[in-house]
Amino acid sequence: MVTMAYDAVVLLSFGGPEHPDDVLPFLENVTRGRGVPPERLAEVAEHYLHFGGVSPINQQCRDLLAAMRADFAANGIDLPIYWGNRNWHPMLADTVAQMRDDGVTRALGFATSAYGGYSSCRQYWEDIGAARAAVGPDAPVIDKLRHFHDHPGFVEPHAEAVRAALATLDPARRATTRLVFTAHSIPTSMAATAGPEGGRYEAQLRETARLVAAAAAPDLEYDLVWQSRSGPPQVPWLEPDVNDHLATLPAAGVTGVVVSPIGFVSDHLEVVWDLDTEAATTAKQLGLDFARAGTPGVHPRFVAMVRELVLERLGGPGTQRRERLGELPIWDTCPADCCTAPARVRG
Ligand SMILES: CC1=C(CCC(=O)O)c2cc3nc(cc4[nH]c(cc5[nH]c(cc1n2)c(C)c5CCC(=O)O)c(CCC(=O)O)c4C)C(CCC(=O)O)=C3C
Ligand SMILES: [Fe+2]
Repeated sequence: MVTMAYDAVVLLSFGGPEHPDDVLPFLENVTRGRGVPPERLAEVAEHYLHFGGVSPINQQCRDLLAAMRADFAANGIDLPIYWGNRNWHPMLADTVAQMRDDGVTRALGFATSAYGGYSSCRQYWEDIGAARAAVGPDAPVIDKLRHFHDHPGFVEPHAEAVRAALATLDPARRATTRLVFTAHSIPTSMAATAGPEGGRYEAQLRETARLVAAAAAPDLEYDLVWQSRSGPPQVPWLEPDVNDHLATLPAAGVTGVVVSPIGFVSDHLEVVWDLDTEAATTAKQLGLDFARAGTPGVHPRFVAMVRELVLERLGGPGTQRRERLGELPIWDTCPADCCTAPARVRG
């Protein structure tokens, strides 16, 4: 039995509306002070209302929680697992209050984002700080688990999904099929401050794209492009957008695409709307075959990864090996000045 330096685990996520009346207050929480224009907000509200005002993300978190509890129990890890969100109920501050009431003193946080950067990493540290401050001096300490962009438990489920998506396309046209990896676009100023030397969000995504492509279809060419751009039009964000990129492919002799959202861990609204609806329509108009690869979700290898990340931090013999496939530097605790929000994005 390992010595438990921690007495709980907490799943940290983005949160999403679960009723039409939740949509506007949720969007206000996401965009407060961030200068997102009202036209963009109205457009995104429409995407949510198209799905009855219910984002899939909260149910995906509940499914992941259930899978984590089963996996931890099956592997003899006796830690309670909590869940708290940044932007919608269950809000992290309420969860941290519950943890305090239950006597938790020191927890490990697993965020549903693999990468560095302000939205993906630093903002989760800020969420923890704000929730603890709201609860008061007896709030439990929460240490966030490391980035996992190159963990085999993240790379392998993505690669398996790319293989499955490819298998739905005409094998006679495989040689002219392109793998198109996507991640959430961010302002270029935010990309510049990601990680200790900057540029880490993009660098990690390039590493993940390389690892997934090599594992899934080393014979095919691949690209990394961006989706779900927000913000005012005059602020530069990472480009090209996936739709603009698809438009360049027919002239390059490409007949079909497998679109793989390696920027995400589940098929939440930005995947089902921006890819399955918008990018799929773009591909159809261009005459490109289209298949969207799935995300890890509750894939057993992904769930096992969460356990392995926890074990890395529990201490004791054989628990400290970092499973990983890439070469970029990895650390447990982010330096305080890493991934800070650029002033213009903070608003
Ligand atoms: C890097 C990144 C991730 C991946 C990392 C992670 O997962 O944490 C991510 C995930 C997500 N983003 C999501 C939803 C939204 N993101 C928005 C706005 C923004 N995202 C940004 C970045 C990211 N976002 C940024 C820089 C903004 C501009 C405002 C700001 O500076 O913060 C807006 C506002 C409206 C709009 O889109 O303009 C919404 C509604 C959902 C939930 C989907 C669902 O409900 O199923 C998820 C998982
Ligand atoms: Fe977002």
